[in-house]
Amino acid sequence: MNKRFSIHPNDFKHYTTDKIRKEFLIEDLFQNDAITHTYTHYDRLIVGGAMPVNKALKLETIDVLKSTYFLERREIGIINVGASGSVTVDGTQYPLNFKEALYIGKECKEVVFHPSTNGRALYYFNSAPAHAKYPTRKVTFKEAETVEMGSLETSNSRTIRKLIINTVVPTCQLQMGLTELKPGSVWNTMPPHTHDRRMEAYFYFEIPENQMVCHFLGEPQETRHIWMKNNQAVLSPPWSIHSGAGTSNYTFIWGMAGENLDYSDMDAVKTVDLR
Ligand SMILES: O=C(O)C(=O)C[C@H](O)C(=O)CO
Ligand SMILES: [Zn+2]
Repeated sequence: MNKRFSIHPNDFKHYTTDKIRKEFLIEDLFQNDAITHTYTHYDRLIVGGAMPVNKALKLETIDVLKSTYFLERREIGIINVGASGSVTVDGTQYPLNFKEALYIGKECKEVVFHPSTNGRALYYFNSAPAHAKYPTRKVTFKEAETVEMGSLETSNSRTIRKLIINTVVPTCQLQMGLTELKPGSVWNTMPPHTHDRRMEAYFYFEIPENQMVCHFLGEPQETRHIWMKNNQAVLSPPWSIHSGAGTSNYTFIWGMAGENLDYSDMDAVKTVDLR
């Protein structure tokens, strides 16, 4: 379990490359037969990965939660970014194909990640504190709220699939979805935005071998960057933009927690105002 603390934007201005990476980048999410957790003080979101290879993995509570089981006071959203697998929730099995999502509500006692029978299942998850119990539900692409954004002319043509969002599935504060860039498009979330009411985590995948994504963060007039590899995540404080440009097209999962559930509640930044 890793822990990440909240940072004042004025302090962030003085960070070196190493320190920016140490505080915001999550590198080794997937480890053989293990579940990894990064507990952040930004809205207490947990960013994690489960990679069952030879055995099923039970989601155990972690010391920092001081709870008897993981979801005692939390909700979780899981998206499979690997081969077809399944997750069992209190004895009910939910098959999860590539890019399918599962929302699990507060007070579900036993969550088990199962290995795939035809490859390697990789379960990426975000978990946030919850104060009400909502039903567990699988969400497929068909059920997602889908929006086309950007254009090829501005190299940002992409499909946003809102999977775990309140118009699709009721949640306490978690929102998660997946954005796919079209071939030839490399920019995500450009023009960028901030949302002081929510933090966000981005998980980049489907980055082809030998390609990278340059993720931009910081206040709009004081930006920095992190070079990211496939299957890595990055934290975005509420005061920060979160945008990226790849050396090819790619896909990413966004996940948010905080004050409200209004996806569109963004403070837009004009591209020409960035520094
Ligand atoms: O491509 C995009 O633009 C996004 O996917 C934006 C994220 O959904 C986001 O940052 C939501 O706040
Ligand atoms: Zn955002």
